[in-house]
Amino acid sequence: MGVNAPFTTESQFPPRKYCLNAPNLGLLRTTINLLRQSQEDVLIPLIRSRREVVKRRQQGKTESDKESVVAYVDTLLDLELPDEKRKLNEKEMVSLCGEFLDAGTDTTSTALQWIMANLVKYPHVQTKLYEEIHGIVGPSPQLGEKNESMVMIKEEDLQRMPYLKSVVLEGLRRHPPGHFVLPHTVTNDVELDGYLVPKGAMINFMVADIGLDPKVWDEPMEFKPERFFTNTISGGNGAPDLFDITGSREIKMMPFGAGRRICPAAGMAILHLEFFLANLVWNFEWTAVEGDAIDLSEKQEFTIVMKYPLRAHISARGLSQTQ
Ligand code: HEM
Repeated sequence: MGVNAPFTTESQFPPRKYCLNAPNLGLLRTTINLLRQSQEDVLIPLIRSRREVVKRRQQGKTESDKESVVAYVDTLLDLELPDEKRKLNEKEMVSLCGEFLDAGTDTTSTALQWIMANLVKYPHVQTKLYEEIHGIVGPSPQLGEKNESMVMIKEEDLQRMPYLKSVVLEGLRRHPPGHFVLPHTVTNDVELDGYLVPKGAMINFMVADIGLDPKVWDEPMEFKPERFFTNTISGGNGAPDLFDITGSREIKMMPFGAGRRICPAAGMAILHLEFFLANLVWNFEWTAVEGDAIDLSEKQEFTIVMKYPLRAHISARGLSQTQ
């Protein structure tokens, strides 16, 4: 897809490409940045083309199966504000879509960078993860492998990789991309530990500190994915599926928030992290650049990013193996 072409028509950026997953959101946001166009310039044509799709769907005249898939924008087009009894205008829709672009890209890519940094810093974790992946899907693909389905780890395989899941959870505990959730407002007076939190007060939660509480986590500053294996049923496969990331049973960490306003994409974000991580480690060995220790200092941007972004040597594992 050429970046010089303005994506203003349906044919250049067909609505079916505008589905809600992190790679597509990332592509759209990168496009906006590259074209130095405002979100409004890029998003309004997309919203209008979706309006047409919704109309066709309502009339039972969808042009392809893909048009019957409901996109996020379609739900905004349908929405009526109950108090004001009106539909959203285009600017409001742009703002909501923009929120998705921001919320859905930096968060996942930041989390992935932190996790990769820890795998480079602690090679024994990377080795253990690679051994798990190798045990499930076999040797890394040879360089030049043409058949894409053979060189990508599939979603169903990820479900059989408990250590992978633990590495992702440990990454989100140790380095949550957001150190706070979005600000919330209290809807009624609440008494908490003898303190009154009055109706209308703005509150937030110290997400990062919750995940580092030494009363809850043993050696909280260490990167130890094994800690998530303790939450398993004996006789199980060690899968940390039972760890309650939504906080509906108990809250030990809350990288996605908790309750009614929890990140709506938490499940998808974890799946994406598992997918990228598994494929990056299966295909490549990641090692430190000589003389460049991995520094885990933080810097506040839209999310909390690495102050010194990860630099690593990557070597294709498929070069040194025989199938
Ligand atoms: C590792 C990845 C991610 C993390 C750690 C994360 C974390 C969060 C957090 C902490 C919140 C605020 C919850 C609250 O205020 O209580 C949030 C909200 C939100 N997230 Fe995520 N998120 C991630 C990925 C994504 C992705 C991939 C998308 C979209 C595709 C997304 C969309 C949203 C949206 C729309 C909200 C606002 C929800 C609302 O206002 O009720 N997030 N996320």
